[in-house]
Amino acid sequence: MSSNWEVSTTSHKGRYIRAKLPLTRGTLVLKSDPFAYTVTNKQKALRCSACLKASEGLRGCGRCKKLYFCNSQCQRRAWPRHKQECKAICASQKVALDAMSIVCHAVWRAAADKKTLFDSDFGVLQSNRRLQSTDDDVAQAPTAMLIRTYLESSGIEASQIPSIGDAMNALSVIKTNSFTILDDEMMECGVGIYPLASNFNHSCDPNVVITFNGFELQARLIRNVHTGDEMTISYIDNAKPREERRNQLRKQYYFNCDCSLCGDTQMDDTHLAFRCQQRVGGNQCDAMVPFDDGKQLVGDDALCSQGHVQSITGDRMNSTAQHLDDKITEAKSVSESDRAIQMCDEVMCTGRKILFKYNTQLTAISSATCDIAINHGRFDKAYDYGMDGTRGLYRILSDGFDPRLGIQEKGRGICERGG
Ligand SMILES: C[S@@+](CC[C@H](N)C(=O)[O-])C[C@H]1O[C@@H](n2cnc3c(N)ncnc32)[C@H](O)[C@@H]1O
Repeated sequence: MSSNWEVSTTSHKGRYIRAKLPLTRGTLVLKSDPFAYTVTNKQKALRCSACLKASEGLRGCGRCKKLYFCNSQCQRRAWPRHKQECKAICASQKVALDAMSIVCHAVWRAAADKKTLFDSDFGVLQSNRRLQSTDDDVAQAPTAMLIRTYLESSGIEASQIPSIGDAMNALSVIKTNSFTILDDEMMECGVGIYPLASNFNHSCDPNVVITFNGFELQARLIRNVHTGDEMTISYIDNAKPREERRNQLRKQYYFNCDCSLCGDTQMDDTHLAFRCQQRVGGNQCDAMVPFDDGKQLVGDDALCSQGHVQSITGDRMNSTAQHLDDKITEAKSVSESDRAIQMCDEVMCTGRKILFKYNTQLTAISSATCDIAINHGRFDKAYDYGMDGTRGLYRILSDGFDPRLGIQEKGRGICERGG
């Protein structure tokens, strides 16, 4: 697979991956097991710590009793990477939080290879610590100290335990390079370090997507590439509006994105646009009322892309749209099915009326109401709500080759079958 591509460097972006020959979309360009990985803290009681699969019949580790496994086979397979963790958990009676856990797993993995952390494959990964604010650096110090205590109680040699400074560097490496491991439904289940895949740079309009089979990372092309083309992935949710994406990239990865999507303000208009409020031939016009200069205000005389004058102000549209998120939060906590569905109906009715079909928020409320309806066993409603997601934004991102679209289509299939 790596004969298809090579790692190269530029002064602007550092290392990057480029195609050595023309490749077609769908090509699996990289398959990789993690250097280190961990189940997320939120999921640790629901999933096997070895294979990351969710299961109802999990068995707790007989010693630490805090992590779970599918069966004795998974437990045996996990033992080489769980044994030090098990000692540390027994000593502290706590499972480490995600960032700390992945650093510790990386140290144990390096130790198993008879190396220190920064002499191992982990050591080649980019750290952005020097770009971190002093506040961020100071905030990391207590975790770095806890990492040392945890590692000391895990029984590895003192020479393999990183200093406080190195533990802080390791936390910065994690911030820039860790991958969130997703299951088949794209639910977060783990965090992993995959040094080869860390050579992918970011684009909000990528040509590669990452998916997981258990903890194995798979990178596939979603567009054709020519010889020499850079292969990129999206580090963030690229369905978010431009400013939100760019802020997250600056905060977590310390760069200003100059990808084609960030340069395309028209696309951003569609992410944030409202729907025309005029009726044409008995139906509501489908055209977009564009995002206005970052203020999301459309005046009384703003026009839709078909030239219709708008009668509702942008302020009113905006406050109605904000109210939809509160309604969803409320609907999630309602246990009575008819009431929850009634609330979802109201949210979708208003959302469809005021939000343009490619608006990020319409995609989000469509997914959320679909999930709520599935939880209440109302597959007819879930199908109806989910339609807006599948017709919407994910269709135009990544030329329609977006894994989220696949998940939505699968959900629609399940709803059609009635569960
Ligand atoms: C996971 S690393 C990617 C590989 C990295 N270029 C290297 O040399 O190791 C993430 C870092 O790469 C750089 N990077 C990734 N995508 C970029 C982009 N589109 N523009 C500028 N820098 C980027 C940033 O410094 C970011 O923090």
